[in-house]
Amino acid sequence: MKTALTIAGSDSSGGAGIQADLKAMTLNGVFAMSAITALTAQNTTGVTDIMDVSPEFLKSQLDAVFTDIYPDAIKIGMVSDKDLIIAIAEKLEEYQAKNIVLDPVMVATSGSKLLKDDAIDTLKEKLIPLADLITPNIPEAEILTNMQIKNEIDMEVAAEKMANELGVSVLVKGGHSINDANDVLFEIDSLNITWINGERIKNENTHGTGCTLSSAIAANLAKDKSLEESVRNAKKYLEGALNDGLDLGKGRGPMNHAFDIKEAYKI
Ligand SMILES: Nc1ncnc2c1ncn2[C@@H]1O[C@H](COP(=O)(O)OP(=O)(O)OP(=O)(O)O)[C@@H](O)[C@H]1O
Ligand SMILES: Cc1ncc(CO)c(N)n1
Repeated sequence: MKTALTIAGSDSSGGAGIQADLKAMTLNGVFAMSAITALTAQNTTGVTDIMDVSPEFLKSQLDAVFTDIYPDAIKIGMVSDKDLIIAIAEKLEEYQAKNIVLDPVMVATSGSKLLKDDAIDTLKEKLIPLADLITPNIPEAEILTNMQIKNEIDMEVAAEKMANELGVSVLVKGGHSINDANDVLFEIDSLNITWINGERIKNENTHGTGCTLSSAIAANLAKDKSLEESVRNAKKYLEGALNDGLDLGKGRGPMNHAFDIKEAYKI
């Protein structure tokens, strides 16, 4: 069985963060492992508290995973602090990690801030260059490029700009800002730009869509799929989870990650 590791924050309400990642990886047919960067007290209406782990403890988790069950792919999510970002970069280099998908998580769907302002430069300088793919949403892409993104042409320009400046493939997600389901992929090796269009699903419950997508991409990369095929498969999985119409909680609720358990295991 192929293996994948998520390095991210815990969401106590189970719809985003580590909990979404483990479910999405499992339902995409790989063995899922985790290194936790922070605990959040969170539900569908917001984040009320955050407790970062220490850089030393994060490094211990990464040593434990890499020295035993080597991950075939890695997803990086919420990392709020620059010392934690540096700790991850050190360990990924030490263990020559591959197939790294980085979701530059800055703000939760509920509006809560998940990345300290002074950590953005460290993310750009130390961690993003180690990734194979980054998956910013529109507001995150605006911060990473210093440009305004108002339409699909802007999305293409931003994707290319980030790829050139940061040396990484880029998926800019249309999400709830510009279109609901069309994302643009810029591949750094081929310089190809490809629209990955999705079916727009009428569902307000989008808590954790970004976490779920990046984890499903990592799981597909672990299974040796190409980058484009991994993104297409991950979008199809996300559509299924959104389409299931789960409606939990008082805010933007979680999706049903286990909508098709039979498909994941070919039962
Ligand atoms: N209503 C929808 N129907 C179908 N796909 C959607 C819908 N809303 C978002 N998506 C898709 O979900 C994925 C995540 O995009 P989004 O822009 O929501 O990310 P995000 O803001 O990082 O997510 P998060 O809410 O977890 O922070 C993208 O592939 C986007 O196209
Ligand atoms: C822990 C965590 N990571 C990421 C997100 C982004 O959706 C969230 N809401 N919570």
